[in-house]
Amino acid sequence: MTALVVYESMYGSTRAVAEAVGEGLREGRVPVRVVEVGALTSGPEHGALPDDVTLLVVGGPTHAFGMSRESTRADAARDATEAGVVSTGPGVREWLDGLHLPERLPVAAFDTKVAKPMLPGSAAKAAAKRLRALGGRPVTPPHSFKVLGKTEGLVDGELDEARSWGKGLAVATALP
Ligand SMILES: Cc1cc2nc3c(=O)[nH]c(=O)nc-3n(C[C@H](O)[C@H](O)[C@H](O)COP(=O)(O)O)c2cc1C
Repeated sequence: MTALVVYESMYGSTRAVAEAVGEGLREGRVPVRVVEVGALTSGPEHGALPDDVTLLVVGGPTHAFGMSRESTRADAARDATEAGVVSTGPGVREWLDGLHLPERLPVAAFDTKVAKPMLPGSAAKAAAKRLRALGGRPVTPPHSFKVLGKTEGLVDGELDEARSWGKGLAVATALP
C-alpha cells in the first residue's frame, strides 16, 4: 500500500497540513509521498497516477467558496510577500480535470479554510465530489483544517489534528 498526498498551497498552510497528514499516515505504517500538484501537472505522467498508489489524498486552500481557479490564485499571488506563493502553476482543480483513476481507488480530500462560523464553501467538498465522479471510493468525509485568515497561518492545534486525520486514514484504508 502506498499513499499519495497531492496538495496545492499559496502561503504554506495547506502544505504544512499535507506534510502532517503524511506523518500521520506514516505513523499508521502506510508508505507515503507528499507532492505539490505542480509536480504532477508538468511531467509526462500528467493525467495518470503512478501505478503503486493505493490511496490518493488531495488537499488545497478554499478560494471563493471552492477549489482555487487561475483568477483566485492570481489574487493570492498579489497578496504574497516577496517570497511568493508555493504553488505557481495549475491547481488541484485543473489536475483533477485531466485525471484518470483506477476504479474504486480509495480517496480522501481536505482543505484549509478560514475559521469563521457559518462560512459556506469548501475546496475539500468540491474535490471529494470530483474524486467520486472519477470513480474513487471515499474512505472518510472531506475535512477542513482552519486558518486564522487569508495569509495568517493555521489555528493552533490544526497540525496535530492533521496528523490524527492522516493516522485515521491509514486505519480506514486497512478496513475491507
Ligand atoms: C482569493 C482568495 C479567496 C479566498 N476565499 C476564501 C473562501 O471563500 N472561504 C474561506 O474560508 N477562505 C478563503 N480564502 C482564505 C484561504 O482559504 C486561505 O488563504 C488558505 O486556507 C491559506 O492556505 P495556504 O496558505 O495553503 O494558501 C481565500 C483566499 C484567497 C487568496
